[in-house]
Amino acid sequence: MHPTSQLQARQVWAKCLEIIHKDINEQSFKTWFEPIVPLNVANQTLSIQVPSQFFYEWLEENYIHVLRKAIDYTLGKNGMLEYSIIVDKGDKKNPPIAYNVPNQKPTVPVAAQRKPEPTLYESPFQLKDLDSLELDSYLNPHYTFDNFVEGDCNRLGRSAGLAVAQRPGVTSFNPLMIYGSVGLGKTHLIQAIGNYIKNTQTNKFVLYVTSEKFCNQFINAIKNNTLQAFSNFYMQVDVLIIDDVQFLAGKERTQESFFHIFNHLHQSGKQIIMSSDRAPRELAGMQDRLLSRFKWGLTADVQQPDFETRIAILQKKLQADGIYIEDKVIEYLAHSIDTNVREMEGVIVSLMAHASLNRREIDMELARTTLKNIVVDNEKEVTVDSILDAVTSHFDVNMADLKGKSRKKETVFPRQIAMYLMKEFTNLPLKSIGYHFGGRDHSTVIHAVQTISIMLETDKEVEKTMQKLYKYFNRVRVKN
Ligand SMILES: Nc1ncnc2c1ncn2[C@@H]1O[C@H](COP(=O)(O)OP(=O)(O)OP(=O)(O)O)[C@@H](O)[C@H]1O
Repeated sequence: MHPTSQLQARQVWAKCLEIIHKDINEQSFKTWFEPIVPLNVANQTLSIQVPSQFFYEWLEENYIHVLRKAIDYTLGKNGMLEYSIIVDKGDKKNPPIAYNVPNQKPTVPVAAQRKPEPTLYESPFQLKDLDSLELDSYLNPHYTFDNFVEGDCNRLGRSAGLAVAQRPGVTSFNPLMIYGSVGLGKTHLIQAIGNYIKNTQTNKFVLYVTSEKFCNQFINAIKNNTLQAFSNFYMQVDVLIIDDVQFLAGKERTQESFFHIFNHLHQSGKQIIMSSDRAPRELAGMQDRLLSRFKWGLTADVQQPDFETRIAILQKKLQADGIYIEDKVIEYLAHSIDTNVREMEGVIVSLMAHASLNRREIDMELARTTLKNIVVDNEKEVTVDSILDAVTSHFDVNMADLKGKSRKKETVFPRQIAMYLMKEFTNLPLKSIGYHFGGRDHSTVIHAVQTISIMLETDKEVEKTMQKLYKYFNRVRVKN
């Protein structure tokens, strides 16, 4: 690319931004225009790079008029805008699509210009095909260390993975076994190792295979009488990555075959990396000799990410999609989805879809509505009794004291909290809330609610207590 045209592009785009900024609100500007990178300008055509296809479609649908206006102003009526889309968060770009904003649509749909998914290599043990096929193509190039967020939940696995990636077959982490429950990043991590090796040591034959696929290949090899070729093929691999080994459980003959391949590779200093949904000691139906080999190297677990890691993961994913969401909303999402990372990704996708369909920004209200379907199933109905139960049990006060006349501090505070919760969660009038506390009048309830509201603003401990109480009802408390 010519440096002058790049400089010009930046200047033209800066002018466009100035114009656009005047026409739209701050948040929309931040979300949809700041992530755009001007690439070059030539023949009255400005090329810009956008982070995703979703992003491109959104611009098309919502901001075409402001873009047209800006292009008219900077490049004239015949000015064109050319989009280049980063494919799936990776660094490969689609060929740019040129069209005249806004009338002429791209003649080739954007999706059609994407690089097709690599086809799986169905019969890897046909040795004649070895040279002609991209054998490690089932590694997803988007699974990298760079976009794998580190936290206490995965630190050991990640560092061991990186060590293995830098020196495959040489460290004592052989085999490396990553285990943990669904959607916590096992596949991402083991594929990141494969991608790293593939990119840094191009002479190495890296093979990623799921255990299910391995089993099917084995069965086909039996059927076709090609067992020897099957084993020989696997024995040539430099780095064998095998996902979901728990799938081998109970499959005696497949395990037998895997055992021989494993031994051969290990003895030849080749690297073996595995993942499993449970720890080796819990892998019932697996031969002992295989299990003991699994423990030769390093076994590391991945756990559910804690709150801070969830925030970091959400931020990374949003950033990769070029989406801007307020911190408050990210915090709400991180509080609400604490099951696994796949679910978090699912929520982001649904949020983007809702935002796109309803033509609006992703704000707190949209996040709440979108999550409702997911969270609502878990939410318990909050009643006067459930509040009284939660408060008495949390503060360890008895019910009679809570409802009675006591003015002791240990009772007054929980009582005020209970009143506050009733105001928050029920539709009861203040008078009825007072009724549940020995017939106190509505001004006492107002005072309690005000006192707790102020404390929530000023005292972190009270805020923490309130968050814990919300959990009694499977609710997430979001600070305003
Ligand atoms: N620490 C992380 N940082 C960034 N993305 C993550 C992280 N952990 C998981 N993910 C993402 O979450 C999704 C699910 O992860 P992955 O498929 O690796 O889970 P898994 O543990 O292999 O699940 P399963 O047992 O169901 O196969 C992937 O898109 C992955 O990129």
